[in-house]
Amino acid sequence: MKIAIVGTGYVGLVSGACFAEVGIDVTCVDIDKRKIDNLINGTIPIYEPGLDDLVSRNVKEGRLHFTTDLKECLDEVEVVFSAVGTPPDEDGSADLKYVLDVARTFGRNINKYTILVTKSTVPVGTSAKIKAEINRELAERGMSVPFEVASNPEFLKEGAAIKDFMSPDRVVIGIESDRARKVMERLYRPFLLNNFRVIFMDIASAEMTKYAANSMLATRISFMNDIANLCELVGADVNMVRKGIGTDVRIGNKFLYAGCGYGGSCFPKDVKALIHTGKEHGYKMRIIEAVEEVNELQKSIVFRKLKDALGDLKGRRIGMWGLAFKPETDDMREAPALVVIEKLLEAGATVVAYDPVAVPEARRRLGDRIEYALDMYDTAVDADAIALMTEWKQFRVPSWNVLHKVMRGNIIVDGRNIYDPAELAEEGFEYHCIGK
Ligand SMILES: NC(=O)C1=CN([C@@H]2O[C@H](COP(=O)(O)OP(=O)(O)OC[C@H]3O[C@@H](n4cnc5c(N)ncnc54)[C@H](O)[C@@H]3O)[C@@H](O)[C@H]2O)C=CC1
Ligand SMILES: O=C(O)[C@H]1O[C@H](OP(=O)(O)OP(=O)(O)OC[C@H]2O[C@@H](n3ccc(=O)[nH]c3=O)[C@H](O)[C@@H]2O)[C@H](O)[C@@H](O)[C@@H]1O
Repeated sequence: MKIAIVGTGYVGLVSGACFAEVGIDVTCVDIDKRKIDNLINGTIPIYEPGLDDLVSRNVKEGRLHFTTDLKECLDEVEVVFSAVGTPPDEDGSADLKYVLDVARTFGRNINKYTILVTKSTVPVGTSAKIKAEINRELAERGMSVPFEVASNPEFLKEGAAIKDFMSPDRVVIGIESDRARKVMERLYRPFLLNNFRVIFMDIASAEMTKYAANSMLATRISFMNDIANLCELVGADVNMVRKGIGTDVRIGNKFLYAGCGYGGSCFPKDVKALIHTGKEHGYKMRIIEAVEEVNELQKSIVFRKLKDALGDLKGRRIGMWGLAFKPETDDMREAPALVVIEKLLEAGATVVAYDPVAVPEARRRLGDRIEYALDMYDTAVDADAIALMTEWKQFRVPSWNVLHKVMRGNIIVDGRNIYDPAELAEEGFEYHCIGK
C-alpha cells in the first residue's frame, strides 16, 4: 500500500516513519526545500526520541521517501494525509491557509480515486471547505475525478510521539463511505492488532473530538493550578490532593500535575480556536475561557515567587533550569519559561539558562538577551536563585553541595514540584514550589 503525507513536521514525519515501519510505502512531502534536502541527507529537523533511528531504518529499507512535490507520487498513492500546520490567526481562529493549499494541490493533480485525510487539527466545517477547494480545481481542469475526504485527528504527544503513534489509546476517524472506512482500517490495523480501537464517526464529530480532547486536558491542568493556588492560601498540599482525587477511577491520575502552566504548540492554540468557534456560532465557551485565563496567570507564577522571595529583582542573577515547554523536546512554543524570562529581564534581572536540548532554539528566539550555561551547575554560579521551569529527568537529583558552593543565594523556585520540601529545608535551601 502506498500513501503520501503532506507536511513533514512533528506529526507528518512521525506518522510517516511509523506507517513505513509497519510496511507501508510512504512519501513525505514538504514545501520547505531545506527540510526535505536535510531529510534526504539524513538530518532530522526536530528532536524527538527514537525518530532518528526510525527514519533512517525505513529510508534504508526503501519504504520512506521525501519530496517537495506531491504531484510526483500522486498517481501511485491511495491516500494522502495532510499534516500541515494550523497556527492561530490574530483573532484566535485556526489559520487554514496551509490546509487549503494542500487541498488545491490535491485537486489540481489527482487523476484517480484518492482519499485526502486531514490529520492537522482543524475546526468543524473544514472538511467541507477542503472539498469545495478540490471541486473548484477539478472544475477548472474540466475533469471529474472521484475523491473523498476524511478526518483523522492526531493525539500524539511531543517527546513520546513514536510510542503514542505505534500504540495509540484509540484512533478517531471521520469518514463518509464504506470504501474509505475499509482503506483506513487497513492502514491502522497493524497498530491495533490485538484490540482494534478505531472509532469511526462522521467528519464533524471527528474534528470536534480533537478540540474537545485537548481542551479537556487543558481544563484538568488549569483546574489543578487553581486548586494549587488555593492550597497555598489555606495550608493544604496540592500533591496530596492530586493523589487523593486521582485514585478515584472516575477522575483518573493523569494530567493532574499543578505547575507553572501549560505551553506547547497545541493546548494554547486549540483552546483559543475552540473559544473562537463558539463565538462564530454565538456561543460563549465559559469553561474554556476560564481555563485560558488561569493558564495565562499561572505562566508567570515562578516570576511572582522569585519576586516575593528576593524583593527587588534589579541586578539579581537567576539560574534557570529548563526552557522547553516540557521535557524530551526542544520545542519552546508558548513555553512558560519565555514569560518568566521576559518578566525577569523587564525587572532588571540577569537570566542564565540551561536546557538539555532547547538552547539552540532559545538562542534563535532570545539571542543574547539571556546567558546560556554549559550545564545545570554552571547556571548556578553566583546565582541568587534557581528557577526550575521544565522537569527534565537530569534535574531531579541535583548535588545540593555543589549548588551551595557556587550559588550566591539559597533560593530554589520549583515550577514543576519535583523536589521534596523537607529535603531542601534540611539541605539549607529556601524552597518554593506550587500549591504547598
Ligand atoms: N505537534 C504536535 O505534537 C501535534 C500537532 N497536531 C496538529 O498537527 C498539525 C501539524 O502540526 P506540527 O506537525 O506540529 O506542525 P509543524 O509546523 O511542525 O509542521 C508543518 C509542516 O508543514 C509544512 N507545510 C506547510 N504548508 C505546506 C504545503 N502546502 N505543502 C507541503 N508542506 C507544507 C511546513 O513546511 C512544515 O514543515 C497542526 O494542525 C497541529 O495542531 C496534532 C497532534 C500533535
Ligand atoms: O494536539 C497536540 O498537539 C497534542 O497536545 C498535547 O501534547 P503536547 O502539547 O505535546 O504535550 P503534553 O504532554 O500534553 O503537555 C502540554 C503542556 O501541559 C503541561 N502539563 C501536562 C500535564 C500536567 O499534568 N500538567 C501540566 O502542566 C506540560 O508541562 C506542557 O507544558 C496532548 O497531550 C496530545 O494528546 C495532543 O496530540
